This record gives sequence, C-alpha cells and structure tokens, in this order.
Amino acid sequence: MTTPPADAPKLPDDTLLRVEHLTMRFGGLTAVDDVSFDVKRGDITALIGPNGAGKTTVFNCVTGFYKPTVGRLTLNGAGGRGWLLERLRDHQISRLAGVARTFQNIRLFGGMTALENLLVAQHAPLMKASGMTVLGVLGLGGFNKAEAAAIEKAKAWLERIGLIDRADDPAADLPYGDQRRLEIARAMCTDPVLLCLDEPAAGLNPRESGDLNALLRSIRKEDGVAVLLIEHDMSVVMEISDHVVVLDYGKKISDGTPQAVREDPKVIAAYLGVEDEEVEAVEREIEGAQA
Ligand SMILES: Nc1ncnc2c1ncn2[C@@H]1O[C@H](COP(=O)(O)OP(=O)(O)OP(=O)(O)O)[C@@H](O)[C@H]1O
Repeated sequence: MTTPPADAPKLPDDTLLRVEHLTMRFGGLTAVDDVSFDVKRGDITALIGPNGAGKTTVFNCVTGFYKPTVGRLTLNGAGGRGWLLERLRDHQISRLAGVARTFQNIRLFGGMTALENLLVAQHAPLMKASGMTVLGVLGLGGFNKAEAAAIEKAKAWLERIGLIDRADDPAADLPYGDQRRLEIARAMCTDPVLLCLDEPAAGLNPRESGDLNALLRSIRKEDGVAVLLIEHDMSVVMEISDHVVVLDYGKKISDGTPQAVREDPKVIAAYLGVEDEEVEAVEREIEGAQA
C-alpha cells in the first residue's frame, strides 16, 4: 500500500478536523451544500438537523464512504501529521489518519464473543506483529507479546463499559444498550484520534442513555479523543456536546455552543418546519417569551 503524501495544510494546534466548503451531489440533488466547520481536539461535536438535512452524508464524507463532489477535509492526525481525507481510501482514513466510526445499525459480529469483537478491532497491529508469516503467528518474533497486549486492552475496555463478566458471551446475546457501548469500545480499540458515532443513543432507554453519556464523557476526559456524533436525542446533545453544528436542507444554519444553538431562531424555525420568511417572526416571539 502506498502512503499518500502529507501535503495537508497546517491547522491551528487546537483543531483536529477542518471541513471546508463540503458539497455532495447525488445526480441533481445537493445533499450537502458548501458546509464548513471545525472539530476541536478533545471536544464532543454534535451534528444535528431535521430528517434529510445531510448529516449522514457529511459523516460519510469524513469517514471515506463517499468522495465529496467539492470540498476539503483536513485532519491533523496522530503524531501531528496532516491528512486530506478526501484523497484517502476509506481503509486509509481509519488506519492512517485514525478516524473510527460506528453505524446507525449495530454492526458487531453477533456470533463472536464480546472479547473477540474487541480483538478483531486490533487485527491490524496483530498482523503487523506477526510479520505476516505463519512463523510469526506460531509465536516467534513479537506476536505473542502483541497478542497479550491486545487481550489486555480488550479486557480493560470491557471493564470500562461494565461488561467484563460477559466477556465470553456472544455479542448478539447482550442487551441493546450494552451492544452499543461494546461497539464504541471496539472503535476505541483501534486507537483513533477522532471517533465518529452515528446516532449512538437511538433506541436506548433513559438509563442506557445515561450510561452512554458517561462513556462519551470519559472518552473525552481520559482518552482525549475528539467525538463527532449525529444525534436526534436532544437531551444527549445538550448534555454532553461542547459544540453543535446544525444542518437544514444540506446547508449549515448554525454553529456554536449547545446554549447558543438552542436559542438560535433559525434552528428553532428549522425544527418547527417554519419557512425562511417566518424566521424573523419566530425570532420576535422568542425575544418576547424571554423578556
Ligand atoms: N446515496 C445517495 N443517493 C442519493 N441520494 C442520497 C444518498 N444519500 C443521501 N441522499 C439524499 O441526501 C439527502 C440527505 O440525506 P442524509 O441521509 O445525509 O440526511 P440526514 O440528515 O442524515 O437524515 P436522517 O436524519 O433522516 O438520517 C436526502 O434527501 C437523501 O435522500
């Protein structure tokens, strides 16, 4: 595999990802229209907006599932190296640039145990340690050490998400909320710099949602990993996000702290399904209510 040149522009030290003028067209439909925003290091950034606003499309561009029609996605990755994500293949985005993701629908290996799911995520370093040879896998060279380290890491994550007692149970047998957290732990086992989560709270009950919030806060605090998430559950967004980006009809309509975004008339109008001309009226109503 050839390593792409590191010709990405330098970002400010506190900025992990810069999305510039991102546009994605599907035939005649512009799903994402000239969207720009930053993801700061160690921040939880939420991407919100009504159905069809373009959130998943932005996500798919950042994680390499789509190549943007227009736009630049600069990531200051591991070791301070810069990457232009739109020039990388999707496997390079995860392995070289350090971007991990989960999906709207859980994609664990249901027949494998919880522990095995976390080991599979560490396949790349294990293969490297094996020297890609049978002798390596049989225990010569650094493979045994790497395998022991992978098991330790997997166990540490199972402890952290409260599933160590279920390490040997098939992932499919775990309750839904546990599967969601296991999926996040699996993504974390790849040592990402950016963790992208597509609706992590979907289908969770309030207790499971609380556990998820705690896990994401600990990832921010203890691992220093930045999180970019799409979420419809506003209680999760408002509680854990440092930064919220709002899309509507493919365009960015607001960008700021949860508090600022919550009070932005354009956001309120978008969620209420109000036409553009009526935004000022909504604005006046909000000001009136706050007075
Ligand atoms: N692969 C595709 N081909 C054609 N149109 C697409 C494709 N992916 C998304 N779209 C369209 O792009 C627009 C934005 O879709 P997207 O899934 O990004 O929105 P979203 O904000 O994630 O919506 P939701 O909250 O419902 O998941 C929609 O009109 C959708 O139908």
